[in-house]
Amino acid sequence: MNNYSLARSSNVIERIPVFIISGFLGSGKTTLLNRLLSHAPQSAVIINEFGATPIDQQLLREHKVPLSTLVGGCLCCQVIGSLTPLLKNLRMAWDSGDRPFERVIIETSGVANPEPVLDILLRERWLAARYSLQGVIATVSASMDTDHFDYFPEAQAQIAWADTVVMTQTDLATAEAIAKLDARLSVLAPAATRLTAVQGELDHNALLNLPNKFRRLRNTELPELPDHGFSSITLQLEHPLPWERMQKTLEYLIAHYPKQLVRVKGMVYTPGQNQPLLVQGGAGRLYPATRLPVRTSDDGVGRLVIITQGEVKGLAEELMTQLRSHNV
Ligand SMILES: Nc1nc2c(ncn2[C@@H]2O[C@H](COP(=O)(O)OP(=O)(O)OP(=O)(O)O)[C@@H](O)[C@H]2O)c(=O)[nH]1
Repeated sequence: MNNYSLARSSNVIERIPVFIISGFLGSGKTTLLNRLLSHAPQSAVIINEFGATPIDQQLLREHKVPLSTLVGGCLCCQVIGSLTPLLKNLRMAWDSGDRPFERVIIETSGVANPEPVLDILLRERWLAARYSLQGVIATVSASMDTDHFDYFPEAQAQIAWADTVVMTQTDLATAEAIAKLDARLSVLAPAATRLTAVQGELDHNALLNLPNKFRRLRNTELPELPDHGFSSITLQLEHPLPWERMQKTLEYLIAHYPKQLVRVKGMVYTPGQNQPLLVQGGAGRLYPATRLPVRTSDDGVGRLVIITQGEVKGLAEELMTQLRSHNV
């Protein structure tokens, strides 16, 4: 009997905990992940960016964690096929190495519906035997009008699938806006644990050790979300441009196309400075740009990723025309 139990227990495969961080474009996923990795560096990270040019990894580059990037589409549709092989490779590295990480954290793109990712983790037998879905976290910006839930079904789905909702950017929001969002979240995710983070700071132990919740698998009779109506383009800036010009142009476009221009991010160069500037905008505002340290792999070409609801070309052309104009 004893031998039998021993033999059984030696066949038990240790499962690696997986956390998913979702949340709408610009809602603070990477900022949260960045802080989380300072507290929990033994993590392998997968980031998915809707735009074709990876920008988020610039923020995470100080962390020496295994980092994989899936770009140029959304993890819930265009690049979903890459997830299983990626997780299989990570698992094989984990098995053959000396347990090189303790968990996997997946940051989905800001327009992803997390459900297909959950579906893979829970239904794919090989993965389900080797990974355990530990937490589905969604960030939601308090500075964004709650209207965005009505415009973007993806934003609702992210909240609905989350077992922990982290309200971010509360320092940029009025008490009234926070109360309005709170009320909306009570309807969208009544059972979810609620946390608040400013610049990604919160009780990270609490976030990683929340009790595992019961999960429903997909009810295949439910209608799928409609195709994303988002487009993205990467603009290359071959020559350095004065920051003042870029700032005015971006502020102008963000203010004039609040519903259409949903996200701007990039790494750009300014005259006389080797250190690139990390540019971030969305939710109707341009965030303060920050200088990044110089890296040998930097090629001196600025790249701005813009994500629009609907067609992107017209707005990209307007942006380039204004950047080239010396009147701004
Ligand atoms: N003031 C303030 N800014 C924040 C906070 N959290 C994030 N930000 C800023 O918001 C901008 C967007 O944050 P990210 O973490 O890149 O958002 P994201 O959800 O990863 O963005 P995508 O991956 O493009 O969807 C950045 O400029 C952050 O510095 C916060 O709590 N307060």
